[in-house]
Amino acid sequence: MSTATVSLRGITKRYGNRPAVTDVDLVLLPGERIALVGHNGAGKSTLIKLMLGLIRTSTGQIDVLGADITRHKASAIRADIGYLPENVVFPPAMTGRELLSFYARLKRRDVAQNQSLLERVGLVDAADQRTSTYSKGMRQRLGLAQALIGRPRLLLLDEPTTGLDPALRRTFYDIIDACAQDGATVLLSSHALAELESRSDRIVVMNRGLKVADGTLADLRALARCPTRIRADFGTDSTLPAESLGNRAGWRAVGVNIYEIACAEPDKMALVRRLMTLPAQPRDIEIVPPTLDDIYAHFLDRKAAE
Ligand SMILES: Nc1ncnc2c1ncn2[C@@H]1O[C@H](COP(=O)(O)OP(=O)(O)OP(=O)(O)O)[C@@H](O)[C@H]1O
Repeated sequence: MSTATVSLRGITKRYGNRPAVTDVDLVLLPGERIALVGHNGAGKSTLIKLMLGLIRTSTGQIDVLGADITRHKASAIRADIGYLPENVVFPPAMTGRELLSFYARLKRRDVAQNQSLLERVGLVDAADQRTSTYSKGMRQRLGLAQALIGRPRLLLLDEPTTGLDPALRRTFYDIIDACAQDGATVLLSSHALAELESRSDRIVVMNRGLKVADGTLADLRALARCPTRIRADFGTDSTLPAESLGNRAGWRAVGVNIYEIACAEPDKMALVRRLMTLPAQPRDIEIVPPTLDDIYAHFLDRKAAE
């Protein structure tokens, strides 16, 4: 069994009387890519700051990399953590290379490694320019390089891909995947749910300070029982008799001779088989499983209803 990189037990954090995070249990393992999702103010950044030892819990215990971060010297543990804050601000007069050297010295790491980090994030050509001349994407790349100093065993990335173009997002995720394959635990908070589907091993949903879901996408799909959509396209030259599709009960026209139905996952194949026995056969069938957005909405709605 692997030893947890992070273990949160009964964590509550209040600011004054207002809880930001309430009674959260969470265990993160080596090599896992965890997506931490939730609306604005759900408590994502608070959880990340608690793991970094930047703020203290009101109650509960946090072990990070084998030590209780509230009791041990947080700065010693932080040398093994890579952190990319939500809003990265760099001293404008420093160059990218100078900035990485500064952080490497803070973390007591070999400055010579920085060249390969600059190469990894594609910033070699701009390394000797001041950060004030950097675009948003370049600043995020420098922020990621900074977080990767010293091959951290835990990477905490707070909304790292916000505002990045699709190509740069892919690069980001490729680097993150490589870190996880290398055994690092990667926790990434985001609002960009769709892109996280294939890029995370586990999804933790926060809502108003409460952890409302935690599992693989398949786990959450099974729990949420969100419907799968089946879309059948009968082509413009075929005529579809009214009695086909069971008099179209439950089917919705979404185009010329294109119909869609929402069904429970276990009923999916029976429906597809029935479609294939119709006199007017569809020329195309599309099966759309629930997206992370659908599942996320389900967990938030359920909590609101309680
Ligand atoms: N320093 C602070 N003082 C008082 N309240 C705070 C402080 N930091 C956060 N909060 C409150 O705690 C709650 C959780 O905030 P947090 O920043 O953790 O949410 P988040 O999920 O990261 O949101 P976002 O997606 O907007 O970044 C919010 O209600 C916020 O107003």
